[in-house]
Amino acid sequence: MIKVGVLGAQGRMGSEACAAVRGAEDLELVARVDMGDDREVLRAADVVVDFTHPAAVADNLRWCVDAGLHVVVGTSGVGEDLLDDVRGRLQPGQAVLVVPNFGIGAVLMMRFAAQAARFYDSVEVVELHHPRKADAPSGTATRTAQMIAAARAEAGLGPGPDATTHDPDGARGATVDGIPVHAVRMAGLVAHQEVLLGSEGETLTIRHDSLHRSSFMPGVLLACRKVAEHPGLTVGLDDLLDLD
Ligand SMILES: NC(=O)C1=CN([C@@H]2O[C@H](COP(=O)(O)OP(=O)(O)OC[C@H]3O[C@@H](n4cnc5c(N)ncnc54)[C@H](OP(=O)(O)O)[C@@H]3O)[C@@H](O)[C@H]2O)C=CC1
Ligand SMILES: O=C(O)C1=N[C@H](C(=O)O)C[C@H](O)C1
Repeated sequence: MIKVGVLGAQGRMGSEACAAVRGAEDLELVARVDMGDDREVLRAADVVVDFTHPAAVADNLRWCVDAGLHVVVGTSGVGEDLLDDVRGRLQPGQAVLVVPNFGIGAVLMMRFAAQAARFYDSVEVVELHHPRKADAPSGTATRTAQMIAAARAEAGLGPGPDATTHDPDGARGATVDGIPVHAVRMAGLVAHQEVLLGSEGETLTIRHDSLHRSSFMPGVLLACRKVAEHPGLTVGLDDLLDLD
């Protein structure tokens, strides 16, 4: 049995994750921690899963790493500085897995987008989420833009053509690693993303939709089961899915 603790256990994702862990025969839910609770109970776990808040994840992650626990981070907003800090704190054999999106389709969407990015002049990312989401752009959109930018840099490609010189209201959106990213927040949505690619005479749209948070649970359970087999710091679910 792998013992699992969940941070943010009463939240939308945390509660779904607790139910999924409880329903898995090889996993045991040993700790549920929410805002204001004592994190000490997490020491009973082999693996801690964090679904809290972008403003809380750094402190939680450092605490779990310093406690010698394996950690699966689902919370968005984990930047390069935090990743570097965590690398420096890890003990031999300890594993931290930071997963921008646990949905298998979202993992594939990011890979397909990076594959396609070197074949097109223009690439933009549009992420669409429920209106209670705390941060923008989403962790998924940020990761997608980073992967696209890396693929384009490797192919020697620069930014897409864009004649905009006057944009007082920021209608062209944010840029992440030079890739335009647009965020929509709308009642009725859960988690969705489109990657739009274009060249003269054609466009390609790669779209993924999470219609329910259950879509993330196979990935969460896989991460709990496999994280210990991937010591060090890993970003993304790709290595655990044996995609190559
Ligand atoms: N990787 C993935 O596939 C996915 C990632 N996410 C990410 O997961 C995170 C959580 O999303 P969601 O579940 O929708 O958010 P919710 O607001 O529904 O849940 C977050 C929970 O964490 C609690 N919390 C906040 N700070 C702390 C803390 N310091 N210690 C313990 N608990 C805390 C909140 O308590 P309170 O309400 O009292 O503040 C709340 O119960 C977001 O960053 C989101 O982007 C979401 C979906 C999929
Ligand atoms: O807050 C959400 O809902 C989601 N957050 C993650 C993100 O920021 O990318 C994953 C998914 O998009 C749902």
